[in-house]
Amino acid sequence: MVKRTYAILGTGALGGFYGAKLQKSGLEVHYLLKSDYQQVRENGLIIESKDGDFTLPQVNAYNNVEKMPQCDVVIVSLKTTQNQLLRDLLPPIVKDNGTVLVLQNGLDIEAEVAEIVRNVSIIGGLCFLCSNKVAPGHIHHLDYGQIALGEYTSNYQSIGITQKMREVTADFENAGISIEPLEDLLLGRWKKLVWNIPYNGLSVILDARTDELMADIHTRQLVENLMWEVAAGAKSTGRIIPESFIQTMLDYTVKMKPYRTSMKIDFDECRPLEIEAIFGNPFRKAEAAGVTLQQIRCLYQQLKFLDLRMRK
Ligand SMILES: NC(=O)C1=CN([C@@H]2O[C@H](COP(=O)(O)OP(=O)(O)OC[C@H]3O[C@@H](n4cnc5c(N)ncnc54)[C@H](OP(=O)(O)O)[C@@H]3O)[C@@H](O)[C@H]2O)C=CC1
Ligand SMILES: CC(C)(CO)C(=O)C(=O)O
Repeated sequence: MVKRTYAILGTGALGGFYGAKLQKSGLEVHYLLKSDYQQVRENGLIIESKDGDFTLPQVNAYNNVEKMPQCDVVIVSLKTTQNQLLRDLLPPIVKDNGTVLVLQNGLDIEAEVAEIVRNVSIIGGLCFLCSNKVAPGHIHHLDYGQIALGEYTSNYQSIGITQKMREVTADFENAGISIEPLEDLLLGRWKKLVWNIPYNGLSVILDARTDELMADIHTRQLVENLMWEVAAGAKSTGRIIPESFIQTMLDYTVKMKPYRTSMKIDFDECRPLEIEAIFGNPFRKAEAAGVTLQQIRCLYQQLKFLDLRMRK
């Protein structure tokens, strides 16, 4: 059986973790890095994980896509705030008839990728992962790790489980990563936003962890109202999020270890926030379908203010 080759575009908390797991399972993986390049080229990757720590002393590290080989599957794992770079980064490294696997949070990113590369399959993956980069080349995997993935088609029409999805699923399963194929990527993306929109947004605006947001009756109500508004956004694009799913997300978060969301970590570290992909694209998509997501737009406006002030 021919083994697929993988490229990791952005070797941080998520890309470093999944890339290392794939490499450990025996696949050839090529990593694009920026500030960690020298360290990782010389010393490899350290993965500290709740499922077992491991190190990869030698990895294929690059600081320039032009030096990377073309790969069967390219994993997009930059922050979405860097996606303007994809126009230059993606075309040189994805094989003709290859696959781009977008593992970022947010909505409509696959549509942006489809504008950049032709004759490739684009798959979106929703990652239920709690991972942080704690030092150059050093990833701390705290919890979870499962992925749900679906293939993108023009306008997010649902196309069921494709051959490319089966191939990626097999590689990830073989690497010990739990992965679930989805019939409908757009529904999957909206469902992930049921979590990301309230918790990422409120954690920054209210300076709070998930457990604090759930312990207070007022903020818990705010979270729930926002979840319902995400469901209204999904409905505006023809996707139904069942009431039981919202309850499941609330219960899931109550049971979670107290968690500082990825957006809160970015804010505390003065890094740009993924506001457009997680908040802007959803309310604009709903607005284009004639539905106003008032509370989400309100979060968006506050986050834009905070992001700009932080960067000043
Ligand atoms: N971390 C998690 O647990 C989860 C993350 N996600 C999503 O995954 C995506 C990635 O997040 P995460 O891994 O946490 O982010 P990180 O910031 O940890 O990783 C992004 C990496 O991209 C690198 N990078 C940035 N610009 C370039 C460039 N020009 N060339 C090469 N490398 C570059 C950064 O390097 P440098 O540090 O040098 O800038 C960094 O290591 C986001 O969309 C996030 O929302 C989704 C679910 C869970
Ligand atoms: C849902 C969660 C916590 C893990 O996937 C996440 O996406 C985040 O922190 O941004």
